[in-house]
Amino acid sequence: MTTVLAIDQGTSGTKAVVVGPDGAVLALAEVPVRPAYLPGGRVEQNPQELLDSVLAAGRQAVAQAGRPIDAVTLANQGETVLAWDPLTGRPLTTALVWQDRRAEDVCAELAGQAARIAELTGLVLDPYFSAPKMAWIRRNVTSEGVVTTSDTWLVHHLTGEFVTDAATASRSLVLDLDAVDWSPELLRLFKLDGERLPRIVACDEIVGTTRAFGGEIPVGGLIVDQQAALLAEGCLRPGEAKCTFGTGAFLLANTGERAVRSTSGLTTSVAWRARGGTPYCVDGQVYTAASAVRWLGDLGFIGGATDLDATAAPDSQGALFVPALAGLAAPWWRPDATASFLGMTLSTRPGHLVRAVLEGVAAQVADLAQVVARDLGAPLTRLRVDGGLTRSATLMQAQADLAQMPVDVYPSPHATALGAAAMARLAVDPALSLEDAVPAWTPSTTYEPRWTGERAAEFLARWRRGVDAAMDRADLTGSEA
Ligand SMILES: O=P(O)(O)OC[C@H](O)CO
Repeated sequence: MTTVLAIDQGTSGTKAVVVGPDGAVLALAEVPVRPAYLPGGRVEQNPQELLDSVLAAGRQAVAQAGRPIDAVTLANQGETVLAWDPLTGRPLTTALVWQDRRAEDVCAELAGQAARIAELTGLVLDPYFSAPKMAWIRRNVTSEGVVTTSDTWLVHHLTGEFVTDAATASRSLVLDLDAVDWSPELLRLFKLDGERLPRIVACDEIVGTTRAFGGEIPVGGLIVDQQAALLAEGCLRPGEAKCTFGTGAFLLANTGERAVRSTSGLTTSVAWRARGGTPYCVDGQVYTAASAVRWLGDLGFIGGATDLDATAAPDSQGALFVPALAGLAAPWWRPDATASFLGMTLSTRPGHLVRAVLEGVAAQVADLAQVVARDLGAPLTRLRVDGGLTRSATLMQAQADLAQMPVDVYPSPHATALGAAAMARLAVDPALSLEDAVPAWTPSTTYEPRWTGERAAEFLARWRRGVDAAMDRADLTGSEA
């Protein structure tokens, strides 16, 4: 009977949830963090702010719960990196967020090795992943200390250990995906071969203890955030898929125990390493979902995410949006692409543009669902969804319409934390099976497609032409630069 403090350290905030033995949420605390969006596609966070938010949210949630905590777990952003001093724990750089594009040059230099890198890692050579950003820090900022993903730094502060979990390590571009171990060949390619690297632990492992939240509490169940949501949503069998609508939107499908390489431009990662098994998943990414909504707010088009449904016009009146505000990921992999609105006239109003942004995000997810189906060799029949933006009925209906499948909304806004809590229960209780650790759920809402297949296909064809135009424009800008 395990009560878990599950901390979801995300891009836009840290959420701490105390989860009871049956998966019920007993307490919740949230501390927002705001990345700095800088020119040149740079996206940074203050590491100290991340750590402070973990401690503050965790302590608030524990105080609220008012009961003993048996385990602490952390879900992390995945590909956000920093350099730090392993003796003092002091950060030596800002944190380069996964959305940061500055390591494009590192990737461009390795372009000749892209196929070999993809074969070994299951990933695509892109600045999104952690190793290019680690290499960028080494070349441009400091050769001191260690350079790791943010989870390793946070867990070090909590426990004194130097670890990362297998799922997070698989987002790096320096992990041999089949061996689930650091690859000397890849480390050499990125010139990271002299680095001290964290020990790779299983997700269902206790890695140490912490006194940060009162008493001495075991820490374990470490997992990257998207995979934690995959687990929470019960995607335990090959072919089961979910999409989390957070800062970005991330579509993941379980592919079972074989690390099948995508033939369609998706990426393959470790879903989790637990109970002696290592299932894998394919994933596709929309880099800006809630980020695009926040951007709409910054521009004054909406007051905030809760205004979306009231502000979005019933249709976009022909306006179309390509949400490449931080480049394009799978299956295009164009970090240099930029976002665009198309199809505007003098009668276009903010409400049309808000609708276009929501449809643009939904179109990209629908496109990814088709690509995932190609890789799996079978169409997805339903899509499980979670994350803050699932509160927008407009977005969810557009998702069902464009993907042409029912969309099942996860009933809790805390899927990532609940997935990490399930992993922590496995870490604490060796007798528990994966199936028993994940509570069953029924959707809070199911959105059925209202558009005809023909209308959805026409929309997606027009939207893909918008994507092609965005890439052509990036080619043009690149050659002029
Ligand atoms: O911070 P989130 O929830 O948008 O998730 C970040 C992603 O996992 C980055 O790969």
